[in-house]
Amino acid sequence: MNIVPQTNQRQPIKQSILLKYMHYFSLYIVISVAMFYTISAYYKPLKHIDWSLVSIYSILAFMSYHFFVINDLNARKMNGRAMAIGFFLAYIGISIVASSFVFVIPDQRAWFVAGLLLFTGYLLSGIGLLKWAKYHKQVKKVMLHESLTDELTGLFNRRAFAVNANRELAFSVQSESDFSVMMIDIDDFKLINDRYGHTIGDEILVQISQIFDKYKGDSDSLYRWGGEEFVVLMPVTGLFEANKVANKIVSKVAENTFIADQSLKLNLTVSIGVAQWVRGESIVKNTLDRADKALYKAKATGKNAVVVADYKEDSHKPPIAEGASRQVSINQ
Ligand SMILES: Nc1nc2c(ncn2[C@@H]2O[C@H](COP(=O)(O)OP(=O)(O)OP(=O)(O)O)[C@@H](O)[C@H]2O)c(=O)[nH]1
Repeated sequence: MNIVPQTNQRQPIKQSILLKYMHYFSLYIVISVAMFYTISAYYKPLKHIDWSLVSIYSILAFMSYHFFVINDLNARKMNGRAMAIGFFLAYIGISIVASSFVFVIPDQRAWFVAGLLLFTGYLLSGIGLLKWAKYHKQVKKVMLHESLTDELTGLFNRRAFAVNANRELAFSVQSESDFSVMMIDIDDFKLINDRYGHTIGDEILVQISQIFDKYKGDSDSLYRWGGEEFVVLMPVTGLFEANKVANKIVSKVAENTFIADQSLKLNLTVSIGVAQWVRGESIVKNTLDRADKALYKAKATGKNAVVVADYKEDSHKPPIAEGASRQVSINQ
């Protein structure tokens, strides 16, 4: 058994964040002390200091500084420092307000300067907030895209299938049109991996998925079902049309020469099972299962072929859908 030595990679990351926090905290102490001494050099302390007000505003100032730290640490990720600068200015502004409860500052100068700083600070924070919302939206979009696509081929994955299948079906039911599914499997793909290696196999998977994508119908959606198996959802498509598309894909793959690793030429074939959805059945449990059985037939009868599932043959339920009468069995 290959035992990989455990390395503790989290420790340095934690340490570096702690170090950064220490730097920010030291800066906070330096600025606060410097402000206190500068103000105390110019103004006398009040006779009666309201420490509760001083405490409240000092806490508010510290909170603003804390938000500055958080935003400054994330500034690069968010592609902007506006929010961080905004909170920093607010921290200075609130600190000045706190000082006005300790020192005699004439002409409401402290309030004016503090107000100006707070106004500018919150304006900048507002701009930063908009940027942050935009960044967040982008991140969510990327995450959603990544969670719904297959890393290798870039096609939709099974999760996307679960999301799309019922929506597509609902549309077909609403528009009283047919709905078919196609299950594609590459023939003897194991041989490619065994003979030429997994990397070549991967290259082939990418190239072949491009052929499927090119020759599927415009309204169809293509999914990598797993390994060398693919599924196509075909809304507004009856068996006749689905069979035509499937045969086109089979012949286009067969006549294509795949070039892997720049010069290795390979020829491949695929087998396809096609089934039409019938009212009342579940796409995954029934329609796809019938397509899978049809695919199995295509494999068992020599591969490089399309087999269309006959509803009556594979199910005990009577067909209700309008298009059911057009369903045919093609045994090759
Ligand atoms: N390179 C590569 N190979 C994969 C991937 N996923 C599955 N496979 C391979 O696909 C092959 C599937 O083999 P089988 O299920 O025996 O099917 P087959 O050789 O195509 O045989 P038939 O289906 O009967 O035509 C296995 O060798 C898997 O390792 C992948 O992402 N990349």
